[in-house]
Amino acid sequence: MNEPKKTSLKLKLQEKIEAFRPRITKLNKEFGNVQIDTVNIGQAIGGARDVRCLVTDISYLDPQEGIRFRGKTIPETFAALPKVPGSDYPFVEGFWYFLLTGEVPTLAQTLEVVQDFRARSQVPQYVFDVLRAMPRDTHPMTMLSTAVLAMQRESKFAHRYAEGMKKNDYWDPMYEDSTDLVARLPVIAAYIYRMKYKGDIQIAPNPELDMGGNFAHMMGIARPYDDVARMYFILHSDHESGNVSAHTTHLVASALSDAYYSFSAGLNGLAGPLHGLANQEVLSWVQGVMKKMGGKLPSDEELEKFLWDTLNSGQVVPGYGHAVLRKTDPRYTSQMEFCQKYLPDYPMFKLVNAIYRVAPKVLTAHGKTKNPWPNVDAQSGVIQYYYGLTEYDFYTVLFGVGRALGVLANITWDRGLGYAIERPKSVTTEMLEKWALEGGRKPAAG
Ligand SMILES: CC(=O)SCCNC(=O)CCNC(=O)[C@H](O)C(C)(C)COP(=O)(O)OP(=O)(O)OC[C@H]1O[C@@H](n2cnc3c(N)ncnc32)[C@H](O)[C@@H]1OP(=O)(O)O
Ligand SMILES: O=C([O-])CC(=O)C(=O)O
Repeated sequence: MNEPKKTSLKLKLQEKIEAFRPRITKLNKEFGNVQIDTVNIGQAIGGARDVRCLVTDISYLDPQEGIRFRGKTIPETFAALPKVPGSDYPFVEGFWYFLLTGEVPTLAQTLEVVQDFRARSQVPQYVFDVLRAMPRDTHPMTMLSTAVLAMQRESKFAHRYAEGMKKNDYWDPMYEDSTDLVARLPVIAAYIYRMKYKGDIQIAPNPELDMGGNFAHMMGIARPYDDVARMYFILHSDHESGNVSAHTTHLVASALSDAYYSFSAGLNGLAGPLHGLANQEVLSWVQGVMKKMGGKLPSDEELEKFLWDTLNSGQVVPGYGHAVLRKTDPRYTSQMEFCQKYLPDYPMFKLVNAIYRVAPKVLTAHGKTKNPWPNVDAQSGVIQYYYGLTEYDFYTVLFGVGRALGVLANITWDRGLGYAIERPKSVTTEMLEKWALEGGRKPAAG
């Protein structure tokens, strides 16, 4: 296998990883016994909610404020990164540099990543053949995950591991695989889209364009969809480490499975309706309301009734609630601002705004959810629909392309810092019942 070129991003990443390693070694060796959390029965049964037992420096989610990427809020991130000429949004490639290194790249460093992605973006023909062999009505997330898994034979990490690589070198081929994947995912996603929904008429990539611009081009959607793609991929990239897609990717990679195995698994988690698939569910819900109203916008009272009908039939209101957030998701706000600028009078946007007025009150009165406010998924589909991407079962694929940036940056760092195989301890229900009666687990009790 050819030795890959050392870009300034890769050199910077190497420098950062090497400088960071002693911090992890010191924490582990000298302070490994310092307690940072406790676990109760509710958390063991309830999805480990709020248990602080994962580490990542790529992003952090504050329940009130929302996400920060490498310490920057969403508006700060958009403002700091080099913008694509003639566009309101930054290069996704610069954002990849930023997530990996924690440093805002210069335009020259960004353009080097743009070149690097182009050089890596060739998808092997057998991946398309695999996709073509699947029934056309297969869910596009199944197709995306399958395509990623099929490509595993390309893994440089697996190849180097089989040759007998040293632990300190693991990050290097993990970075290579991750970058290959990020560069190829837009091509695969657009291929799936056009194969499934656009009569299988494919649009060849344009090597002159950046990742967002090229994605819009391959999808066959005119400007400003290129900016929508840039915004969407950046906003959906990362949400610290505990969400299902990030955690799954991290968990699988902790067995030293390569980026293809790990990310394919992460995508399967993203495809669940309580996680990434909620954006598809939101659109389906909104469309259902519009259909029942015969295309007319509902009054707030009518909307309130629709919401109660959903809750009373035992379903969740998609796009609302969150496992960590306790306020409106800033990713929702960011997309709302985009809509206010580009599609203020679009009826579906007005309906989504009306839901924002009514749903928090209804969910609060319903009294179950800890967070009655909207998450990212409540707003994202409207923008896609407006620009002609009406096939909403495809929306989670877009989420997946964006999510790759965060989770693959994470597993590259996981290998750089030598994180261990993840293996929490499980207990039996009988043990929980015994400890419940005893008022807690006695340390010697197993
Ligand atoms: C990108 C993302 O993944 S963002 C999330 C996307 N998912 C959705 O939008 C789906 C709708 N929302 C939900 O189902 C939830 O809010 C989740 C899955 C996001 C978070 O789940 P949790 O952390 O368990 O939420 P929480 O602690 O508030 O749940 C308590 C109760 O409120 C219910 N609840 C939470 N959100 C909602 C909602 N939007 N509509 C109705 N009920 C809800 C839960 O189902 C749970 O009910 P239960 O006690 O009968 O099991
Ligand atoms: O943080 C979570 O659990 C879910 C979420 O919003 C994401 O992964 O983007």
